[in-house]
Amino acid sequence: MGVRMQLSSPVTFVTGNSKKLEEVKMILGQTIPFRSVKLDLPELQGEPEDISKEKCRLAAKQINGPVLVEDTCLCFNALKGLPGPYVRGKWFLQKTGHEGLNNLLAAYEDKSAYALCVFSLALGPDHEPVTFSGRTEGKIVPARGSGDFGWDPVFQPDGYSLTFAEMPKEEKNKISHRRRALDKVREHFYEKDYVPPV
Ligand SMILES: O=P(O)(O)OP(=O)(O)OP(=O)(O)OC[C@H]1O[C@@H](n2cnc3c(O)ncnc32)[C@H](O)[C@@H]1O
Ligand SMILES: [Mg+2]
Repeated sequence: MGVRMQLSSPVTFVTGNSKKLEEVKMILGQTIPFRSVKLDLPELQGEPEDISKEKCRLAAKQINGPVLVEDTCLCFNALKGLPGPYVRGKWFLQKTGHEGLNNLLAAYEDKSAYALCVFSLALGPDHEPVTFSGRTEGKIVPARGSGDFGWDPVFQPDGYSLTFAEMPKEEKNKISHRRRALDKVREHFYEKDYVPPV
């Protein structure tokens, strides 16, 4: 453990998605103090980690302080990882709907998929972002459960008979891509001694 690094201000989680924010709050609890700002940053393209880092740099410039950003991909194995990062933003899912996501896989036997969550943290505009990824394996099924968060109704994690949308929030948050990525973020904060472990 090095010299204690003082954060210039609380970390700002930048997102335009209120359901994401809700989950991040539930998962982090009181462990990492953060505030949130609703900003719609551009949906960049490329490899998930590069996208996340670039988004983080943009956010750090705008906020001028420590920021955390997150991007989530939904990847179909039969389609070699597509739609992947293209599922981001408001448009893709709005156009395909849950049925469209299933239809994309209609020609394939293999319905397996994974959810990938990438967080990036930058301590300020002059700092290089660090990324943390979490992945949950599952399969794509016809929609079941409440439809209030993205593709949750069509994603059934391996080892479960419920879709993410049918699970109580606490269950999803125990095994989700977001939880796994946030465990690494938390670990990083403890390691760097930004915050003491609770
Ligand atoms: O401002 P940001 O944080 O980018 O929020 P966003 O809504 O644009 O989010 P993404 O760019 O990461 O796009 C991911 C898409 O997948 C959806 N999504 C993200 N996490 C999800 C989860 O855990 N379960 C279901 N859908 C999710 C989300 O609603 C979007 O349609
Ligand atoms: Mg987005």
